[in-house]
Amino acid sequence: MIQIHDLNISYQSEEVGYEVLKNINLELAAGETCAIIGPSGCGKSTLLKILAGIITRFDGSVLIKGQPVNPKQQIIGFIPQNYGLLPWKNIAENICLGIKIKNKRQSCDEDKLSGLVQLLGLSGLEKRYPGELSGGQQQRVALARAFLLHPDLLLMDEPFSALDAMTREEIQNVFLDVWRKHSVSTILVTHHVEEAVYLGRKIVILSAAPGTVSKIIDNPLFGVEGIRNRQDFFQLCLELRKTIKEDWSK
Ligand SMILES: Nc1ncnc2c1ncn2[C@@H]1O[C@H](COP(=O)(O)OP(=O)(O)OP(=O)(O)O)[C@@H](O)[C@H]1O
Repeated sequence: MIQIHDLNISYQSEEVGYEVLKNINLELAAGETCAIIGPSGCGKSTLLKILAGIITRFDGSVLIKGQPVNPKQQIIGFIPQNYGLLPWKNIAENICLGIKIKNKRQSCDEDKLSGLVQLLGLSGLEKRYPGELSGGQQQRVALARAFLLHPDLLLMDEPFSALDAMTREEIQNVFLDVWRKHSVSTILVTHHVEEAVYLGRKIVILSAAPGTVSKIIDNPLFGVEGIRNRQDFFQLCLELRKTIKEDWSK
């Protein structure tokens, strides 16, 4: 369970302070997915960094499983926009990196590693380096690393934005397949309405800066088989687009 109550944060730049997130209240049940949509600069990445424990100075409370965010106590998987792979480590080493850091030099569970490699379609690529993979393959490696950790919370910052439309859909399906098996609480930031409707059990619309929660939608279409090609999917995307347009033009 993730609980965010009365979260406020300001940045200070050249002695001028400005609010970035204002009065954010949000709850996410264990194993739920939540998609966050908001205009550029409204504080989405800042929110993820707070949840990841990277930013620690803010007002309000942010709890993971009832405890304040603390990466030493909770397992938090964070996939940044550039996937965060180390170019000098091969794919198997990159996937195991998170678990090795977490468990302080313990080796990786080979069975779990090969299970995830297979599930994510990375078989045969283990010895290659990130620079030798396509964007979609690198994205899968980042997902494998995050899922191997069995995180209490998985955070993804515009995870599929660099992929072409077809690869994006394929990786979204791969994500859902792995998520179904591991049911990890996940928060993802996206600029794509379709992605939010496809991947978010909950959809949160943030206003322009300073970001406030404009709307939280309990997505009735999340997880429905073959939903991408159904009329009600297009309809919900259309409605969401209209809401966002009205909200962001305020
Ligand atoms: N370390 C920092 N110091 C000062 N200001 C910052 C810092 N990081 C981000 N900002 C500012 O805070 C605001 C929110 O940034 P953030 O990256 O969280 O937005 P975002 O919604 O993720 O944007 P985008 O969609 O463009 O990635 C922006 O105005 C940004 O310039």
